[in-house]
Amino acid sequence: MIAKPPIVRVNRLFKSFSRGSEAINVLTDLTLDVPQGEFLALMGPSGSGKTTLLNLIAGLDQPTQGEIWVGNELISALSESELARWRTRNVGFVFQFYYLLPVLSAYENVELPLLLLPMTAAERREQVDRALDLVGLSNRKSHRPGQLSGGQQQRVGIARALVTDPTLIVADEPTGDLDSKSADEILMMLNVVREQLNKTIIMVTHDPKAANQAQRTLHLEKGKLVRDESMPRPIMQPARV
Ligand SMILES: Nc1ncnc2c1ncn2[C@@H]1O[C@H](COP(=O)(O)OP(=O)(O)OP(=O)(O)O)[C@@H](O)[C@H]1O
Repeated sequence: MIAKPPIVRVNRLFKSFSRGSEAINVLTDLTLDVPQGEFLALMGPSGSGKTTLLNLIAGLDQPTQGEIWVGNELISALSESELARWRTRNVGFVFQFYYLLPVLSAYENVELPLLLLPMTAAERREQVDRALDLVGLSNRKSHRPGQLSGGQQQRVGIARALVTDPTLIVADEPTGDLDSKSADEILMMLNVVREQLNKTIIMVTHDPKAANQAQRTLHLEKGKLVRDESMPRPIMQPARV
C-alpha cells in the first residue's frame, strides 16, 4: 500500500506569547504530519497549547519559529492578509458554540462563506443544498438557529464548514456544549464528512470518548507532543442522522 502524502506538515514549530516583558513559550519544537483524509484529535490538559496549535494550522495566527505547510502552501510564510485570503478558500471552522447568525435561516448561515467567493447564485445554491443534504438537514433549510436543537445547530455548523470544499476542517471542542447523544451524532457526522468527502479533520477535545471516534489522537503536554495513538477504526456503528 502506498502511504498517503501528508496534507499538513508542521516542522519544528515554536510559539510564544509575550505578557509584559515576559515571553510565554506555549509550543516548543513541535513536529507532526497529518495525512490527507485523516480525522485527527488533539488532547491534553488545559493550557497545553491545543487551541494554539489548531489556530496556527488553520492560519489564524503565525508561529514564532518553524514551518507549517498545508498542501503546497507554506502558510507560515504568508502575511496576515495573505493568510486571511488563504483561510477563506482552504479552511472550514466548526466552533463549540456554533456561532450561527440568529436572524439567518440554516440555509443562509451555510451560504455565508460562499458569498466571499466568486460564484454564481446557482452554483451557491447547489453547494449549500449538497452540504445540508450531507448533514441530514435538507428539511430544516428555512429554520432559524433558535428553532433547532443544539445538535442540529452544530450540524449546520458542519455544513457551513464544508460548503466551500476546504482543504481542512478544524473543530475546537465541537461537542463541548452538547449532551452525549447529540455529541455522538456530531462525531458520526464528522466521520461521514471524512469518509464521503475525504476531508482532513483536526479536532481539539477534552473528551476521550470524542477522541476515540478520530483515527488518531495526539496528546500535548506543556506545548510538546507526548503521545501519538492510532485508533484501529471508529468504534461507533453508522446510525441514522
Ligand atoms: N493570545 C495570547 N496571548 C497570551 N497568552 C496566550 C494567548 N493565547 C494563548 N495563550 C496562553 O497559551 C497557553 C495555551 O493556551 P491554549 O488555549 O492553546 O491551551 P489549550 O490546551 O487549548 O487549553 P484549553 O484546553 O483550556 O482550551 C495558555 O497558557 C494561554 O494562556
